[in-house]
Amino acid sequence: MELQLALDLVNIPEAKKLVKEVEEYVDIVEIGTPVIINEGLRAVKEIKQEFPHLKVLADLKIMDAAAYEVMKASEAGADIITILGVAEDLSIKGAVEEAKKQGKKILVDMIGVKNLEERAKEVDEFGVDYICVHTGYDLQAVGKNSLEDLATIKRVVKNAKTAIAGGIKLNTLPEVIKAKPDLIIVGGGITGQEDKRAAAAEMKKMIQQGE
Ligand SMILES: O=C([C@H](O)CO)[C@H](O)[C@H](O)COP(=O)(O)O
Repeated sequence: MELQLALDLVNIPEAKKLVKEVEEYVDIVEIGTPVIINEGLRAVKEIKQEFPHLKVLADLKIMDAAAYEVMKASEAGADIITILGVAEDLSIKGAVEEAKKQGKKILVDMIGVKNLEERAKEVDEFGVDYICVHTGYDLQAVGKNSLEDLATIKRVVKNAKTAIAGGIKLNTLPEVIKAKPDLIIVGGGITGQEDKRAAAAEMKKMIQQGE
């Protein structure tokens, strides 16, 4: 199980400072959608340049023009790029093809997918690298989480790795670990803590113990 740090509500200098604090404990650094909206792919480029030993995920949540956007994120240094599960089949296939050309990986974010089981089976057959269940901020606010959705995709996904994101905190991490996703994505559960390094260290320890 890998741990991904999601950076959403920071600018580039703040992102660098945060990664420095926790770099020993995370496997992947996500440059979140809000950061890319504010700072552009420059944020991906600068983080990859400063932390070349870490994998960097560009959370573009691609919906269209997939091959082009995967190419641009790859050029900026992203190792993993996200596309939405609700995107057209052709877009997801295009993203996979371009990522393969560039030696990169594709994570499909299933946020907002209604026919989760059926769609997870389909995107798994397109050759994507990760399939991620995700409770976005707006549903977190009404008390939702993605544990049931994780169980659903774990039943049907045969090739891709599984991932989970959305509101995971230290107190909810044990049940997430028990469900055994390949990748656990944590934003506010680390970035919102007073001692971010301690939170990341504790999470990494719990994940290693759960393996
Ligand atoms: O993808 C995310 C969200 O849509 C904003 O871009 C977050 O990175 C993801 O939800 C993880 O963050 P937390 O929910 O704060 O753990």
